[in-house]
Amino acid sequence: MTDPTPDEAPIATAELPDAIPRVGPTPAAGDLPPGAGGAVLLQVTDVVKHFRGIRAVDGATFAVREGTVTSLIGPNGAGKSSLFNAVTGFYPPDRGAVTFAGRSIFRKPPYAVARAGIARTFQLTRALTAMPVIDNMLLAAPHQRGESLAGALFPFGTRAREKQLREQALELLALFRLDTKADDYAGTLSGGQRKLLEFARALMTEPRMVLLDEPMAGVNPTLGRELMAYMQRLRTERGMTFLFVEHDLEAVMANSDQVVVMAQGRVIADGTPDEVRRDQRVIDAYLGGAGG
Ligand SMILES: Nc1ncnc2c1ncn2[C@@H]1O[C@H](COP(=O)(O)OP(=O)(O)OP(=O)(O)O)[C@@H](O)[C@H]1O
Repeated sequence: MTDPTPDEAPIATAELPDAIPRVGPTPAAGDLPPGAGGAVLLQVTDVVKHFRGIRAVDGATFAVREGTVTSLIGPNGAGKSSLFNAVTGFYPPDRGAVTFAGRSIFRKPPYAVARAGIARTFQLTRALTAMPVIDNMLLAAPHQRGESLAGALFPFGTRAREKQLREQALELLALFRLDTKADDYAGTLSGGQRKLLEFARALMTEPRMVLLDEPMAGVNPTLGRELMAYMQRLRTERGMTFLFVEHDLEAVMANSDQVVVMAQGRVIADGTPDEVRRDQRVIDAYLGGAGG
């Protein structure tokens, strides 16, 4: 499935705002920050997910190490989105184990997974179209104190927090070149810009790990490359960990430290882009499957 509205207005060259320090050119995949690639952050073990007789995920096992970019690929219907949804609590898995930073998030609801430090985007963007862009961002922020008892009792603290969140939102929108659209309704954004908004919104929670579901789908190639560049910078400069589902194999191979390949609900290969590219099981899965 793809984003239905391709973006026609690419943003200009990727410049990071002052808030994110520059550390030179966009790093290449495999160029890991110090200490990265050491500890396993996300461990998925033997996860099974059925849908009325369909074994969408059939005993999937893989690990993602902190500070890396890992992609999840496979032919249509391989079970990638189902696995994403199982990990993030949107479709509770039937069996298996999922740990994040050493703690179980197995069958935890989406809010608990988010609180644990995982943010995600969706294949089809979920911007609230009848709401300004900036409000879409603020809604994603954790601990909306203004709605709490503490917020009612200590309005000054709430106002300070709201100001801080607003600044953070505007800074992120600037990173994605959406700051000039902050007061526009999200419904006026192009499909590609909504994709950027979704990415920016995911970052409002200051996640340790971000799961991106087909970030390149429906965006023009320039914007797609910039999305990948943002991802690499956030990994290198903020130590974030990424897992993304993607059909654009060129983007996958150029941007991943590790590639996990699924077919028919199972992980059939797992390795560096070079290892996976040469793997006969992967070649067979793509030739035998519907494509990708
Ligand atoms: N909500 C659902 N209800 C019933 N069946 C589902 C549901 N979601 C997925 N499936 C089925 O599970 C299988 C795996 O689908 P899934 O969307 O996870 O694959 P995918 O690898 O993400 O595919 P694509 O690349 O085409 O998006 C398919 O047979 C699909 O029809």
